[in-house]
Amino acid sequence: MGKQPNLYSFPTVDEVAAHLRTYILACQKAALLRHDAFKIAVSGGSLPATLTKALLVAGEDEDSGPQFSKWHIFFADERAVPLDHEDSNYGLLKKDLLDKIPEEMGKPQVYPIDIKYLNETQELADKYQEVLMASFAQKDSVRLPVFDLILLGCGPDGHTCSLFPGHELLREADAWVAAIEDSPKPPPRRITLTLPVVTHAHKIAFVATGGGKKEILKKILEADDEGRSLPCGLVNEAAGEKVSWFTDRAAVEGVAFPRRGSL
Ligand SMILES: O=C1O[C@H](COP(=O)(O)O)[C@@H](O)[C@H](O)[C@H]1O
Repeated sequence: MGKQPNLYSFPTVDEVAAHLRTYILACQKAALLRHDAFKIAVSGGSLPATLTKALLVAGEDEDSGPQFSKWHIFFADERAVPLDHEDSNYGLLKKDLLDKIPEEMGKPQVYPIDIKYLNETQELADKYQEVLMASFAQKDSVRLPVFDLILLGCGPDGHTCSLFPGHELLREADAWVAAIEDSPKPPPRRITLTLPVVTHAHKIAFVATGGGKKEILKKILEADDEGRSLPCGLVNEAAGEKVSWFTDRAAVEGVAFPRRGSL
């Protein structure tokens, strides 16, 4: 690995959210300068609630806030369920964030899965890959999409997106979006961005809070043999300093990590 990921940890989840806001707005600014759009992928789980705390508050005077009308929101992973199902990552983001965005803040363009293909997981993944291609691959020569920012969670087993420890999908080198039929965490059928797509993004942020994440974060951030081989560890190894971890203190209690930063 080249340079190490950054670790930003704060006493409370509210402070995590406030600093995550600063970071996301810096990513937005860079993206708007690059191509007048902000293309991101978001995860499910505990992330959408923290995102809402981060984005739907009044910022500092000099902070012009999220320009949602320029945002293109894709999903880092999705479960093969209807969009209004309680397991749907889209459904969760809609309930926690999208439905709460005041009209005057603008409307993001959101890219959910195509529910016509719910019963055929590979087809669902292929169709989602086509959605990414339409947005990212204006030229045939594009090998991988480059998201401006990918926002990730870290499961207590070290999984991220729907990439699980020891799973063969961790070796997927060609597809942008892959199907998984045997997720160890329910529901079993899902689609996920692949590791090369995640690590190719301009910036990658993990958000992990709560004492329940302490043991796994110790392995991942201290990068012992097991930690380096976990999906989150593989992202750290491949993407290095492009990666930032946002945690509360409870999640990193006792973790020895050399590169703690301040935003
Ligand atoms: O199943 C999933 O879990 C991960 C981690 O969730 P968390 O609640 O531990 O933050 C999540 O990032 C992923 O999108 C989701 O499908």
